Amino acid sequence: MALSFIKKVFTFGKPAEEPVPEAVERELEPRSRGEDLPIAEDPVLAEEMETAGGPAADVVQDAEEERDDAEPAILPAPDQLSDMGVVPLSLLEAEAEAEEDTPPTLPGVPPTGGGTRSAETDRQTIDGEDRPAAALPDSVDATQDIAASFPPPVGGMPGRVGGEAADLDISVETPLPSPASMESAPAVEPILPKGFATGPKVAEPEPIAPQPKLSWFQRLRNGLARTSSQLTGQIAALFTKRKLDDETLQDLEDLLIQADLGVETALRVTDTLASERYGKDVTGEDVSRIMASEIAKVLKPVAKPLQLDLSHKPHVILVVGVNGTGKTTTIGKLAAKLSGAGLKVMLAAGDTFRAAAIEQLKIWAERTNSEFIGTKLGADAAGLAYDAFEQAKAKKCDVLIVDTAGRLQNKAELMAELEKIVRVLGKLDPDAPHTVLQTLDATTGQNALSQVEIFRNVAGVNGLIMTKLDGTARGGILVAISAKHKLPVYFIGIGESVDDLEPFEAEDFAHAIAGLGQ
Ligand SMILES: Nc1nc2c(ncn2[C@@H]2O[C@H](COP(=O)(O)OP(=O)(O)OP(=O)(O)O)[C@@H](O)[C@H]2O)c(=O)[nH]1
Repeated sequence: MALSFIKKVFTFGKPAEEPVPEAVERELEPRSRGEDLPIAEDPVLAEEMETAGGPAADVVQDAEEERDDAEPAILPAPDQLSDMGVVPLSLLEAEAEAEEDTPPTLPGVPPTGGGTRSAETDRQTIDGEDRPAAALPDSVDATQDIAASFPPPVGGMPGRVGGEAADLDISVETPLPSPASMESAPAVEPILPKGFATGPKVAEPEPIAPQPKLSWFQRLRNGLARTSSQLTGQIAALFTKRKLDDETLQDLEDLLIQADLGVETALRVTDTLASERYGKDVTGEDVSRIMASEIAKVLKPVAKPLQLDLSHKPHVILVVGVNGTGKTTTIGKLAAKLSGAGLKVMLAAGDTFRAAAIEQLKIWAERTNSEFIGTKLGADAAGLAYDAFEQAKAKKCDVLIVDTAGRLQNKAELMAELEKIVRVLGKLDPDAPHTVLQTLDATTGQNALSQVEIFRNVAGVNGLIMTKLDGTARGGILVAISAKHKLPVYFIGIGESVDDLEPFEAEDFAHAIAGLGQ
């Protein structure tokens, strides 16, 4: 590197006018920036450089001109040169050649080719921390020996460097790690610049231990826990250290009616209790057992299986009810049971009023491997029901389940639309729809009684499914509805998932609502 400068100071008989080779000029540039010159053997020059941090370009030029004008120097013998602290040119040339052969060493980058990389040369110190050096670039262009004198960008990102060489593009192609090596490489914590800190580590969640599978009765009891605890809590409070008399019987009757069980069932319980225990001490548990027994008697006649007449091909089930009572969800759960049993099911999105309902039913159809038929939002629901029936016949489906838009029982226009759907289905088969199911939301309490009344008259409801018995304190309404309407209750729902619908069992329900075991 220093050779050209020395050549000019010690001309060694070469003509002073000889043009400076381009490479030599480029090598001179760092000096003009005041960088250390690697020669300081000439005491005069060394002093100049020491005081000025290296000669300025003009000083160098002046020195050159002075020497050009001067007589050729009488050179000392080579051995004398070394005595004077001057290295002979032959030796310098040899050194320079060796230097040219040696590839430039980038800060933080081990030398390329030829040399052997050692663990030591592959390391660099950043912020006092010893770290592996940046990855060795495969291709480095001619600008690199200059650019490389600047520290590599943090993180080893290829790109432009800052400082004086900011206008130099470094085409360093850092090879990307292969996906396989990324997978196998252990996660490396990023090293943040000073003044930054990583946030507190989020603790890994404890693995959730698998829950033991509950029986349907346990789940029913859990679902009805609010209803039963409210009921039994009030009964226990009523019968604490009290004999059974007219007053306690009246209080019990009021309590049972308030719990939505209905007047009829409340009277059954108080009559039975009076006949068995009048004038005696009675505990809350005594009352609960009698209550469970009387409720079961009311429910047994309505707890029936949904009968499918598969000679119809398809057996048509129309599902009706007030908005949000769980029609679409219940259809999905029923479809899962039927198709799981090997029946061919078609679901018809007759709720043309709510876009989400159409999509919801379609998803249920996909999940349950059922056929699906839908139409656009706002289309005639009766027309869709007719098309669905025809298609289900053509496809030899066992069961066709038709969803309908939710409607309040007091909206005459919407109830008339429902009548039309029933009429249209009857054109293809006078017995269709073969089952008209009404979904009832247990949380609505007493209002469910009038819902059944009106839907029964308009759409010929001939079976019920009560949903949302989970988490409500009003589960007693099912008893009141059963006592009043005596319509079959086929299934009950205690949750939103596919497994949360089960056939209605009178004894189980009666025990669960009374807070007793099975
Ligand atoms: N907790 C609980 N939620 C239920 C049950 N059945 C249905 N749901 C939820 O009740 C909400 C309404 O259910 P849908 O099936 O959309 O009711 P829908 O009668 O079709 O509603 P509309 O189309 O508006 O008339 C949904 O969030 C269901 O997940 C159940 O048994 N328990």
